[in-house]
Amino acid sequence: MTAIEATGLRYAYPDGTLAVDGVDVTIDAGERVALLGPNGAGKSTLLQLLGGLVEPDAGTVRYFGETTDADSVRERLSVLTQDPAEYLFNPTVREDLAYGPAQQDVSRTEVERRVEGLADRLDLDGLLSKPPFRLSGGEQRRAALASALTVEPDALLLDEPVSNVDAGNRAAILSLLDELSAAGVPASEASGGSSERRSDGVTLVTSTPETELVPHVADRVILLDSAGEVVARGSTREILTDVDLLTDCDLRPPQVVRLFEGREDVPLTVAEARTRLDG
Ligand SMILES: Nc1ncnc2c1ncn2[C@@H]1O[C@H](COP(=O)(O)OP(=O)(O)OP(=O)(O)O)[C@@H](O)[C@H]1O
Repeated sequence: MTAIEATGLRYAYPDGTLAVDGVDVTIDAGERVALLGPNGAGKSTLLQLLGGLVEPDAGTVRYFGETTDADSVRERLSVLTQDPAEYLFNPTVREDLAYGPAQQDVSRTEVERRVEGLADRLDLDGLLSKPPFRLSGGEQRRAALASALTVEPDALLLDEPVSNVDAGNRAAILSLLDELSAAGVPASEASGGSSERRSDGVTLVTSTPETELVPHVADRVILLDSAGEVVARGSTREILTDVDLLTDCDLRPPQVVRLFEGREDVPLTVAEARTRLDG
C-alpha cells in the first residue's frame, strides 16, 4: 500500500520564493525515506506539503491510497516541524502529550499509558508537570516528538528530529524510531503496555541536511540540491557512497564513507565499520 503519493508539487512563498517546483514523491507504507539536501533546498517546505500542513500551489498529495484530504487522516499521520512550540501549547507537558489521543476515541487509561511510556523512553519523566515553555530547547524537541507519537500514527514525518538534541537523547530517539519502523510496535507497548501490534512498521519520512543521520532513519533517499531540484533518488547506500554527488549538492559525505572510499562494501556508520574491522 502507498502511504503518501505526491505528484507535481509546487509551492512559492508569498514573497515569491519558489521553494518546491514540480516534485513527485511516492512513499510506500512501512518505508523509511530521507529527504536529504543542503540548507534552503526546500526540505521543510516539502515535508509540510507532504504532511498537508501547507496547501500546494499545484499538484496533489494522496494519503493511504484513499484521500487527498490530510485532515481526514490526521489520526494516522503525524508531522513534526522544526518548531516545537506548534505542539506545546497546554499548561503542562503531560497535557501536551495527552492532547492528541484525548481528541480521539482513546480511553483515559490508555492515554495515560501512552504518555507514561513515551515520557519514559524520551527522558521526560521529570518534566511532565512543567509548563512546556520552561523546558530547554532540546527538551522541547523531545516533548514535541513525544506528542507526535502518543497518537500512534501510521506515518510519521519528521523535520530534523535530532537537531539540538544531546548524544544520549539522540540515541534514545533513534532507537525508538527504529523500533517503531521495524516492527510497528507502538511506543507504549515497547515500554511494557499491551496495545495491538501493527502488521507493518510505521512509515517514516525524515528531512535532514545531515548525511551521518541518514543510515539511522532511512533505507531510501530523495536528494535535493540547493536550487530545490530533486537531483537523485536511490537507496541510502547508493546515495551516501556517491561522494561527488553529495559534494555537488553542498553536503558532506559521512566521515566513515570518506575513510573507506574506494574499497568494497563501504560502511555507512561507525558501527558497520567496526564490524568490518573486527571481522
Ligand atoms: N516563510 C518564508 N517566506 C519566504 N521564503 C521562505 C520562507 N520559508 C522558507 N523560505 C525559502 O524557501 C526555500 C526553502 O526553504 P526550506 O526551509 O524549505 O529549506 P530547507 O531545505 O528545509 O532548509 P534548512 O535545511 O535550512 O532547514 C529557501 O530558499 C527559503 O529561504
